[in-house]
Amino acid sequence: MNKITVLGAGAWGTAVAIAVAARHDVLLWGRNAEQMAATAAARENTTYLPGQPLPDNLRVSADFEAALAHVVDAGPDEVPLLIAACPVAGLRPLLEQLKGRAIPNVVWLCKGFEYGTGLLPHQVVRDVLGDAVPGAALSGPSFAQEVARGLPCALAVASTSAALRDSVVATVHGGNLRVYACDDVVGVEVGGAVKNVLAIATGTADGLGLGLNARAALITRGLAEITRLGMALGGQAHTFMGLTGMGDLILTCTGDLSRNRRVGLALAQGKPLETIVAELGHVAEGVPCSKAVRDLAARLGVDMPITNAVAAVLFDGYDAAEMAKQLLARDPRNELA
Ligand SMILES: NC(=O)c1ccc[n+]([C@@H]2O[C@H](COP(=O)([O-])OP(=O)(O)OC[C@H]3O[C@@H](n4cnc5c(N)ncnc54)[C@H](O)[C@@H]3O)[C@@H](O)[C@H]2O)c1
Ligand SMILES: O=P(O)(O)OC[C@H](O)CO
Repeated sequence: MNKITVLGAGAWGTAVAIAVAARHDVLLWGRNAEQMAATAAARENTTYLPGQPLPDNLRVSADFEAALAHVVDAGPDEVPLLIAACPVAGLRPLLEQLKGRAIPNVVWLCKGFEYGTGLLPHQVVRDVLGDAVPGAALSGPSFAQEVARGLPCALAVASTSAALRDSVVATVHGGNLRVYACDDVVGVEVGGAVKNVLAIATGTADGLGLGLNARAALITRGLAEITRLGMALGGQAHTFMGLTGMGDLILTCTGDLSRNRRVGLALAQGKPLETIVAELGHVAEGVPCSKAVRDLAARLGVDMPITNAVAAVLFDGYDAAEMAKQLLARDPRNELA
């Protein structure tokens, strides 16, 4: 049994906390005291993960000091984990709160590029905490509702620290959760970030009734975009064929539990973005990420037509059906170029 603190009590932080509480001493921290009190009283996160009861041993708190003490005061034989479970936009502010503190490590679950800087999560971590704190990205095809229900799921943990990779596998792997280790942090993070943009594209195409052939084309050509950008940033080609690349892309583009896919389905109905985001009640990382990736790809000279089309619909007022026509009207090219 190890000590784990999960910082961030949205859908994913709550689901991960529920899953690992079956084998470990877990504290789930959320920044909203009222919501955390309600969660503790109901033994359920009715705001972000309704219908999933919390196990009796899972501690819930809005006290940041208590959340840190839970892992900082771990015994000598324990391998405590500090898990950051907020969206990309919240990562920097959350890490700022950890700066200068004696934390054992940090494992982040967010998927995206930081808007404004174009940084991947591991770069944000390095920016704020420096190199002294071992860090790891835990990613892969994983809907919170299914993980909370204990359904089977396979993830990958990426870190340049072999010791932290081993600790995350030793701690999180078990039951119906499989965790694979990987050292390609860039590849894992790029796959997790860009698949959200492609889920918006696929949801839009499905909502417009463009058919299953179009869906398969978007997923496959989307994987080509992920691979091109990922390799330009230093990722390894085979990572994009794994759980955090193709695996998560397939899940998010085809599964109706995906918030990003649901954004696309709503766009196809002509709903304004502000309404879609307000109705969702959760983060849809693909929305800000489409813009961040468009800017980054332009800077790097990487061709990402599907991503550009999503950003144009979301932010520049372009019509989704018209963008689909424009994608099809591009000059032919060699598939593997
Ligand atoms: N939901 C899933 O199935 C799932 C699965 C894998 C990965 N993820 C990724 O995990 C991240 C979080 O997703 P989610 O589903 O939990 O989102 P969510 O919208 O359900 O909840 C977001 C939570 O983050 C908290 N938060 C935001 N900024 C914060 C900050 N600065 N400090 C502390 N807490 C902060 C919010 O209060 C909220 O509780 C995203 O990057 C998402 O892509 C989600
Ligand atoms: O609901 P989404 O679209 O944020 O996707 C959730 C997870 O990232 C799927 O692996």
